[in-house]
Amino acid sequence: MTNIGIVGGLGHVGLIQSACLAKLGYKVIAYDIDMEKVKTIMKGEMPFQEQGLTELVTEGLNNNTLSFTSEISDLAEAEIVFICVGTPALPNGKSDLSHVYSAVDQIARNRKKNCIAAVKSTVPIGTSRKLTEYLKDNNLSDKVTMVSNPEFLREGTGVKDFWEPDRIVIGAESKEAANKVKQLYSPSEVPVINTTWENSELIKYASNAFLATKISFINEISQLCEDVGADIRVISKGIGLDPRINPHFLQAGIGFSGPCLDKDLNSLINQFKEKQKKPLILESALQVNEQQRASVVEKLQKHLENLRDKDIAVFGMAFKAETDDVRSSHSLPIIRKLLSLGANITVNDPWVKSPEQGRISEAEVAGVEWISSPYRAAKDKDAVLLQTAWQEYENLDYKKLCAEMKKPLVVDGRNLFNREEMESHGIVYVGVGI
Ligand SMILES: NC(=O)c1ccc[n+]([C@@H]2O[C@H](COP(=O)([O-])OP(=O)(O)OC[C@H]3O[C@@H](n4cnc5c(N)ncnc54)[C@H](O)[C@@H]3O)[C@@H](O)[C@H]2O)c1
Ligand SMILES: O=c1ccn([C@@H]2O[C@H](COP(=O)(O)OP(=O)(O)O[C@H]3O[C@H](CO)[C@@H](O)[C@H](O)[C@H]3O)[C@@H](O)[C@H]2O)c(=O)[nH]1
Repeated sequence: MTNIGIVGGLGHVGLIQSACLAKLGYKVIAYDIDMEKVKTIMKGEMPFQEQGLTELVTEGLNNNTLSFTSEISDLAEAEIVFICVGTPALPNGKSDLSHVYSAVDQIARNRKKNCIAAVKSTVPIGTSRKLTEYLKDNNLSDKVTMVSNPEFLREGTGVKDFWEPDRIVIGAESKEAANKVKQLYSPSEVPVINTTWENSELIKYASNAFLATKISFINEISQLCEDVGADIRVISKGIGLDPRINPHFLQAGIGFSGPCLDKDLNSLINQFKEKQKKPLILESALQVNEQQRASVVEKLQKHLENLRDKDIAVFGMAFKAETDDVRSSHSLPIIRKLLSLGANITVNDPWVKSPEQGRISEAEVAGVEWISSPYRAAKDKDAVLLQTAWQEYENLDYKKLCAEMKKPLVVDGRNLFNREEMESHGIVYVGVGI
């Protein structure tokens, strides 16, 4: 069985990749630069929550197919090394590739024999080629062969997405290296796109940009719905039944957030501009998204007139349900805006119960109260603003919720609640495009 190394092995992509490949029987060594995360997992605690992952990690550790390390040299025997490090946005919107370069450099310098470095991190088009040149310039090209193998998992369903991917994309110059990566995933019967580095890298950006644009499209239509008495949920259903459109990613709301769509859209926009091209659709998708986020605060202002000294409960810190990931969630900018307008903020989230759990600095949420029951969070509030579509919120007892509130106003940023039922309990319900 092939020995596999994972760099960034304790991140969202890296840990899922590590645990699932270990389940397939490979010997996987997951390396991460963050010693605290390595210590955490060795104590049996997970660095983040993801459905089905704890069981897989435990199984891998018990079967000795999975191990963790903070020493890159432990990857010296791995035949394929997956690079899963972060590629965060720099202040100018470009991708910070320092972790990727450092990973490739460290892999190469800690090896005697050649290995394949398969990049799962989302990297700008041309990165695999530039990394190959970098290896050549540093006399390391005999140590590492670059392959692009982008990741398409969604947080919350990451493990399921590993077992049931829509496609596997492999970009390579070496056919042999591409085949080795492909064989790893067999007996998966999903379509495999064997292609160039550049195509592979652009497929990832184009996928995320398309998804983001689809969300912004439906959100733009939702804005008109509010003025003409139409219901965006019915419009989504009506257009989504056309297989050319399909029903996915047509949920209107306060827009896309999280660590990927916004970052990758910004990076792609920058890549267009570097080539003196105008990314008109992409820029519009971003603008609509910002407008959607601002619109929930405007709705609160419209109904409460002035937000100074108003008490508002924000339901949901995570960027979406079934994750404790708060990175680039809309919750933080919305809370900051509400605080700047003089409101008092209480937050509730089923999984993120404190700034520490959300890995948010205390300073960022200074003055915000964290309450672990949604009913208690709503107590004596002028409004509830729903940011994350957690099922726990959908299942709330609306009568009880209404009884707790000072003013029964609910701004539903995800169209999650049942409007008719809420209104039957006397709640003033404000959705998005309904
Ligand atoms: N999160 C997702 O759902 C998702 C899905 C598809 C693609 N991606 C892409 O995958 C990449 C990783 O995303 P993520 O969400 O897993 O990030 P993450 O921040 O959760 O994980 C990255 C990990 O890499 C580690 N790391 C950083 N530099 C390192 C180095 N030099 N050596 C070893 N470890 C190092 C960090 O400590 C961290 O644990 C990004 O490019 C992202 O755009 C993410
Ligand atoms: O109809 C929809 C669908 C999603 N969202 C929002 O869009 C954001 C992103 O959601 P989703 O795409 O499900 O989550 P991610 O885990 O960010 O996954 C995206 O980003 C990953 C990282 O690149 C890719 O691998 C995935 O394929 C891509 O879906 C969240 O705020 C959702 O609430 C909507 O507003 N309406």
